[in-house]
Amino acid sequence: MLLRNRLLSLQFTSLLSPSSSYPRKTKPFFLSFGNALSSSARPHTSEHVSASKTPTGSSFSEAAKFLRTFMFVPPGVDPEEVTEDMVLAGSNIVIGPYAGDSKIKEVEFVKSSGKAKDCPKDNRPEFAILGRSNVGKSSLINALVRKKEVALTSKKPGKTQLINHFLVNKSWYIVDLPGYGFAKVSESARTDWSSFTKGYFLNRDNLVAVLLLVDASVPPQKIDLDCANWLGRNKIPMTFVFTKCDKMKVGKGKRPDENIRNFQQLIAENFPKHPPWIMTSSVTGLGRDELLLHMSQLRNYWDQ
Ligand SMILES: Nc1nc2c(ncn2[C@@H]2O[C@H](COP(=O)(O)OP(=O)(O)OP(=O)(O)O)[C@@H](O)[C@H]2O)c(=O)[nH]1
Ligand SMILES: [Mg+2]
Repeated sequence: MLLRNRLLSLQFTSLLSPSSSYPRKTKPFFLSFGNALSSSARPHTSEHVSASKTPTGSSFSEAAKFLRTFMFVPPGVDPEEVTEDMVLAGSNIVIGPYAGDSKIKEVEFVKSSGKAKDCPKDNRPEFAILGRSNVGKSSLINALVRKKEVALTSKKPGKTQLINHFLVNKSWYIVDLPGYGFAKVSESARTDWSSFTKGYFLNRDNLVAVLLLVDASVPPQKIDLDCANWLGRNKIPMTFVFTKCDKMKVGKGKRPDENIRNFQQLIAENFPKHPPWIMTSSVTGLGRDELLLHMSQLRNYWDQ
């Protein structure tokens, strides 16, 4: 319970305090946010948001509002001291003094569990990878650990059916979970899934954070929003990891950055403080090192 409370303070109260005012020496962060999206998700365009496009006189107050609402400022960082180079590319995540040791030297598969109570009991910190079937959970794990087949992937949804623990550097876990929202799974199997996975989230004291994967190549899905809201209601710390950001839409459909913005807007309706989010691609490696750095600062803070 103590650990869960620590995590909560990390997730929710470490964000900018409502009273902080915009420091004149730092640059407006909504600009770096705009550029992060345009430079990483839209590599073929030179379109950037520039200060000159900001309505005169409103940039400081707009930026202050943006910082307070949208940036994830970790423990140990004074919001007033945040500068643009402290924000990870393609994310809203500020890097602080707890970041470090993000290199993965070794990874080993430990076990598959059918129930939360069968999971490893050694209390090492762990990150759970959650998301819709086929969103790219197993692929992300393979990309993070730089091994092709550590976690089994498939074009068919529903490949991962158990809770799979991978031990990294003999010190922390990445956990591959079954996907939700796979329509072809029978109603009873879906119910089982949700009770066993919910049991895992509610009882896992060593859970540092859930990485909630959201497919950036499709418009926001209700089931992802429901899942985020459920985690929020149950005060489980989460980071949104947008996947498949390499998939550039041509012709019909929206680009990943547009889908991500739409998703953020819907999330903002239910979350007074925006959780951390980051753009990734398991194909190009986009966001890999940045996500590992973010995980290191969460883990190192949790370890204190
Ligand atoms: N273009 C692209 N395709 C991806 C990416 N990540 C995953 N995929 C593809 O998406 C499909 C599903 O990937 P998985 O990693 O098996 O998805 P999962 O979330 O583990 O699926 P379940 O275990 O069934 O819940 C595979 O065909 C992957 O190659 C990505 O970043 N970009
Ligand atoms: Mg899988």
